[in-house]
Amino acid sequence: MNNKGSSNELAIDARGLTKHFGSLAAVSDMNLSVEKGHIYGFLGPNGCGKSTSIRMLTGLLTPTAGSIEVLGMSIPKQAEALRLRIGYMTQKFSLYDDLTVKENLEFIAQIYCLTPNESKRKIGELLSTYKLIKQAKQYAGTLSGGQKQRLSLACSCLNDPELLFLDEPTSAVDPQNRRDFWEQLFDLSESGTSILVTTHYMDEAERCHGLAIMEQGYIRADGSPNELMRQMGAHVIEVSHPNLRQLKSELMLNREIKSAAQLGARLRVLVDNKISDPLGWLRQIRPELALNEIREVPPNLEDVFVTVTGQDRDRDSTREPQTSEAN
Ligand SMILES: Nc1ncnc2c1ncn2[C@@H]1O[C@H](COP(=O)(O)OP(=O)(O)OP(=O)(O)O)[C@@H](O)[C@H]1O
Repeated sequence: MNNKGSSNELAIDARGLTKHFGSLAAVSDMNLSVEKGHIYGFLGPNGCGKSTSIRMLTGLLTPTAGSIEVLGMSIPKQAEALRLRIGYMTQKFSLYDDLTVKENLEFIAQIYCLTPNESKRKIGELLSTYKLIKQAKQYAGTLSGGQKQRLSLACSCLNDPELLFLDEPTSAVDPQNRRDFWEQLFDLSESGTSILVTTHYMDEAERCHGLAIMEQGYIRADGSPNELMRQMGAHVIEVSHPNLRQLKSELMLNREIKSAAQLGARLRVLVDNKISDPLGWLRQIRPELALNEIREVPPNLEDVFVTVTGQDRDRDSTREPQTSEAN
């Protein structure tokens, strides 16, 4: 067991973090505080700046502006020392296809200068934890997606990292492997490892202790999933109706409606919090809706995402131009 903190100290503290690539602002003025021992998620679409942020936080990329402290070290100045204390699982898993599972682990163990005994013990432990004993002699290039993911996580854990950076670790695996992977993350977190993980998946984001919702290089909202849902600024109403497609496009003409998404036989409608009685208001604008066709339900993280990012692409196509300004 390594010396992992359990107090409320910060594993990551970044202020005003900014990265420009030419005229493109990939990350803008990011403030980030990740508590030690927490699983912190970056949730956002492709290209919103998640990987760029991780690369700055690990010292691989120099910020255009801002300050970074990771595990109490100033980055990028102390990046070399930091590398011994963190693990980084990249999107591509970074495995050597023509080495076996065991050889991949042995190679990384050499990079971390583990003694032969330490290396043997640690590799045995990781092969067992990540269910790779049977594949130990198999070439990494021939592993399934889930096995590659587990090997990649095992490689990231060889140095007993205090902090793990995981860049979209589950995008290439099936739902069962995703669930198992998250169980492994919770085990790591329980043993004191801090984790920063990027994801596109709402259900994964919901499992994090803390979360930043990113869009176009900005953090649009952050907090625990529950905090974010409490502070969402919209009521969620589920509507059942025979003609949901038409109802949806008509509802979207109202400014008070932030989004309407069809979920099977229901429409999930986000009504601005400024409306104090959303059910009454909805029946006022759509008197044909019967009371048993509408009900208020608790928000989920996807509702938060839509609200804070203004990602209501449907509105643009259904709304009159004069009322289509972004929120
Ligand atoms: N080295 C680079 N040179 C120029 N532009 C870059 C570079 N690295 C990233 N970008 C751009 O910065 C933006 C953010 O990219 P980034 O990889 O951080 O996004 P992401 O949120 O991780 O996306 P994804 O989920 O697809 O991995 C993108 O527009 C990308 O093209």
